[in-house]
Amino acid sequence: MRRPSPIALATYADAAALARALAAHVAEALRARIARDGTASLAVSGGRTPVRFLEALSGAPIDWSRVAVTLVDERWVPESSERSNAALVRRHLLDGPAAAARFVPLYTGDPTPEAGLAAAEARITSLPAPFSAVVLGMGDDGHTASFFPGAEALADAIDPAATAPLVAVRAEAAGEPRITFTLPRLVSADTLLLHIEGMGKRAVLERACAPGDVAELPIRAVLDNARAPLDVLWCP
Ligand SMILES: O=C(O)[C@H](O)[C@@H](O)[C@H](O)[C@H](O)COP(=O)(O)O
Repeated sequence: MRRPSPIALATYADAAALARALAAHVAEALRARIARDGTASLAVSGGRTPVRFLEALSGAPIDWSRVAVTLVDERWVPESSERSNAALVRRHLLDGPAAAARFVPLYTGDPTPEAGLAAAEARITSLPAPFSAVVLGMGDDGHTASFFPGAEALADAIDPAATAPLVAVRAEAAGEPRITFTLPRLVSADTLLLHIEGMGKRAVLERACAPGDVAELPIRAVLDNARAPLDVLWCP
């Protein structure tokens, strides 16, 4: 059953203000978890939108040596590729104070994500679970993480009962093959946030908030399975 509104939307004047607010939310979640458990974990998205946020977060006063950072999903390319989400994180987050964090990349160097899956799964067992904070993005086609409409493995990736932490994904819209955390690993985070910018994505999210086929707009899987209305940070 859908909640009356599956989102809680916070609107910011511009991308810079949004990035600062998002960084503050995430920093708070990491500090709270460190205070409780001594360690914390963060999964961030790739793509173009997160750059300002990652840079704002990189200077946050946190004991970064206690934080493990990974990606919500990764394109199956080496870090030398412009398409690498790991390269994005190294460049924009793991710089300054945040360089003390332990980064756990998902790309293993194997020829395909299917071949690298077991090694990637072995790596991520070292991450404090559940994630302290997960920051999702969303594409204009309603995908989030690598939950692409039409992806071969979409049903496995968005299965609320999935026990596998990671799935290899192939979809036409994805470009290269990818690897993604499965839905339960993402929605179980202490703090779950969606970062979107622009009128186009806002309109897609509004469509997704109306009931409909999850496979058409896979962000619906998150809206339907988040423990509380999904916190969305948006600017025009
Ligand atoms: O690797 C990726 O592409 C992502 O993790 C993906 O899910 C992303 O968040 C959206 O595609 C939005 O991407 P943009 O910010 O580039 O629009």
